[in-house]
Amino acid sequence: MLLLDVVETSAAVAATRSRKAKAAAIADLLARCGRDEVELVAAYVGGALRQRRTGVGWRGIGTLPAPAAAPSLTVVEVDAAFEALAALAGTGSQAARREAVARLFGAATASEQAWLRAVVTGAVRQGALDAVVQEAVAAAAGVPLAAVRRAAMLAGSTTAVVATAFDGGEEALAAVGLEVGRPVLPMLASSATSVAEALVRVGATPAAPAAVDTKLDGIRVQVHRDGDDVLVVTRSLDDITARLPEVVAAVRALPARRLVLDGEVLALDDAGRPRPFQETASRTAMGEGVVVTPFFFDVLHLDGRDLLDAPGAERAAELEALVPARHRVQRLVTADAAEADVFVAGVLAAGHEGVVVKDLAAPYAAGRRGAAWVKVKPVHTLDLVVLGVEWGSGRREGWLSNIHLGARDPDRPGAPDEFVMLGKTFKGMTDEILAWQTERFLGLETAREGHVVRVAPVQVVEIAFDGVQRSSRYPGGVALRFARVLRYRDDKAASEADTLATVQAFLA
Ligand SMILES: Nc1ncnc2c1ncn2[C@@H]1O[C@H](COP(=O)(O)OP(=O)(O)OP(=O)(O)O)[C@@H](O)[C@H]1O
Repeated sequence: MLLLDVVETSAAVAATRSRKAKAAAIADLLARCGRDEVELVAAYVGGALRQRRTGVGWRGIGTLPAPAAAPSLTVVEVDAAFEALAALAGTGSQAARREAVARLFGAATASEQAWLRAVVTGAVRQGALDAVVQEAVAAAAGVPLAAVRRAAMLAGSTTAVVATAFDGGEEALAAVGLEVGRPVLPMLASSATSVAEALVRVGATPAAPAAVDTKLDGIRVQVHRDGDDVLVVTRSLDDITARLPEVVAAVRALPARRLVLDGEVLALDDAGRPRPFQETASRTAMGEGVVVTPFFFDVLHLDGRDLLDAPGAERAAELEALVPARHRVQRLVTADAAEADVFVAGVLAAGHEGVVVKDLAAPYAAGRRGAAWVKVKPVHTLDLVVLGVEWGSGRREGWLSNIHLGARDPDRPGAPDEFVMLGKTFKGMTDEILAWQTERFLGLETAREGHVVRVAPVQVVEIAFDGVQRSSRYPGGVALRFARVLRYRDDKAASEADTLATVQAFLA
């Protein structure tokens, strides 16, 4: 199959607002593929490469060779080119890399070049499309959508189960299970405004109490151990094993040889209080000697036994027997709101974010934001998408500084994929953040208007704010008071950002 077929289908998918039409276009494309191409094409049409890292950044594709006049590149050739680039990435051979990039882009037509540039910089919108690709795979392979979804969550991605769906059908999809060493999508939490409400939502009663977990503001980690091999991945399943030797050591010290754990890593100060998130997140800080500690709150596999479908109470008992208290998240089991409130006060006083209330009868729902886990945070933050950024002045001359913040607006009739601007902020940015965002946003640039650089709406930023007020300045009719940057969220797709409705709810 030609890359152009994928590019044209991607354009058709972007041009229609109808989810049905999008899925039909992708299903048609998949039906036209060879069996050895379906996996690749499903990844490409979803805006992703098969290679997690290619070593090609926006700098490498700043100036491109002239486009080819006629299309000739096949998807298999493109994949081979990225595979070769990924292999070069570690070797530091700049010239070889430049040459390989020039060869690939030189063989691409103008529209193919634009598409390649967008996937390489991550500027193609992902996430929202993933669900549509799953629908398309189900339709083209003639299997139930639910079977595709379940297998994708356990295999860590839709792409990973496409060939299974086409070759083995429903039965093969049903046989996809948890595998030690292959990350599963993590279970997510819904949210409530009080612990009492959360306890009701998970159905806690004195006979069937719920778990009230300390909510740590660190980095989500999923750990796989197979003998001496340990793999540590983030919420978005990126491999961060090499950055977390402390976690590897702690896991190797556990008595089980094969296991999968879910938890959070956190940097602590000498008094055992959590340090600011930036220090947990920053690779440099870790290099400079900040020690991070893993805290686990779930176990999904233990020495040959899959625990995904076991009730929370059983998983908790296994976790307690396996992991020493110093590496476990603190938990209270109760159905009593007053008792839970006292626990929450202690958690907040210790410098943590809040709690996650969990239904102890529920299984581990990989990849889903179910009702079984409910988070309660007294301090609210929003995950917004950067729509544009302005060149700084004075001390910030030469840096991209003031960012334009947008919320998703899936309810807007006629334009469900649009983002609505809520305001701007240049507060809360460290020099490190300024340097990082200048490079990042130049790579996402789509247009320039005076001192404003417009960017593809893909980068999620977590924003703290003091309140929401009505405002006619922006199209959403609301503006944020004292918005400030807490951190960039590379583990979240724009499709997971907060919605205008969520922001408007703060008006009350
Ligand atoms: N004890 C815990 N149990 C479950 N999750 C926890 C716990 N402590 C911290 N977390 C973290 O809390 C996250 C959910 O809360 P929050 O909304 O603050 O984070 P988020 O990443 O912005 O949202 P989400 O992950 O729900 O999309 C989980 O993804 C996990 O990383």
